[in-house]
Amino acid sequence: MNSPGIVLHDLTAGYGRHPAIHHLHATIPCGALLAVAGPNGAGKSTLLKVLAGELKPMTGRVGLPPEYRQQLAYLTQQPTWSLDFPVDVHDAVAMGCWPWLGPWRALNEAAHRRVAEAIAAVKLQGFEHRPLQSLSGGQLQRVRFAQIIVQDARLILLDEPFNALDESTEEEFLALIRRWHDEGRTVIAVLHDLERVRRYFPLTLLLARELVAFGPTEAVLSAEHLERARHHAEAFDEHAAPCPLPADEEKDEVVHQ
Ligand SMILES: Nc1ncnc2c1ncn2[C@@H]1O[C@H](COP(=O)(O)OP(=O)(O)OP(=O)(O)O)[C@@H](O)[C@H]1O
Repeated sequence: MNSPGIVLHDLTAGYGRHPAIHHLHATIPCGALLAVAGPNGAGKSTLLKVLAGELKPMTGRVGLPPEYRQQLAYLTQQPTWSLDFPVDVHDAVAMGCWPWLGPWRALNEAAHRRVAEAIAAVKLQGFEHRPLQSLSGGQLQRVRFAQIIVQDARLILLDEPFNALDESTEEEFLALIRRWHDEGRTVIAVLHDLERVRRYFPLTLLLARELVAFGPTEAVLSAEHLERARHHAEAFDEHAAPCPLPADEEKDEVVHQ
């Protein structure tokens, strides 16, 4: 049977007892190229954390095709490595092999080839032995993209991937994202630049804590929906009393289909 895709069913998630996203319903088809848009604080990163399995739903559930749980690459908004840790470009990119090779394992020939190809794809040849501390913000972002390439995942989650990138580098990475899409991977990216979203992303999910709209980008990014998203974000009360949580047995989590 074909997988229905990634199913968000009545998904509520947040921090402590404060939901950041409320009661989301959507089915994201496998192979989708989806932008997640919305104002600051709308819950976009929170949604990606739940999809990546880093944050558990408070209620509701996420249904992921089983192969996605093992083959998931996640570019967080901020790098998760410490720049105090002495690692060079080659070794940082090679960490992208860990999901399929195992952590700290010696690279086999295929892994060496993949790392070299990824470094070439992000135009960091010659930088292999440079320590990460010595790189610019844009070069560091290239290293993070190379890690994603090496992972060769079916589901790719990108949280504001164009941070610190100039326009031509952004175009390069948009072309890479398009290639991932052409290869049948599912790509979900949090983006703020709505013109980029209109040009490159066929599907959009517009969030403002609640789901404002989900579907073909042109229809989702209508003036009416954008106004509604802005209004919801402005109306949100950060100091509202926490939501009562249901009894533990009523909670759902990320589940495999
Ligand atoms: N670790 C955390 N602990 C407590 N609250 C958090 C945490 N992370 C996020 N939040 C809160 O959850 C809400 C949603 O945050 P989130 O980062 O998901 O929004 P966003 O749409 O990605 O925002 P932005 O566009 O500004 O990056 C915000 O009110 C934020 O302050």
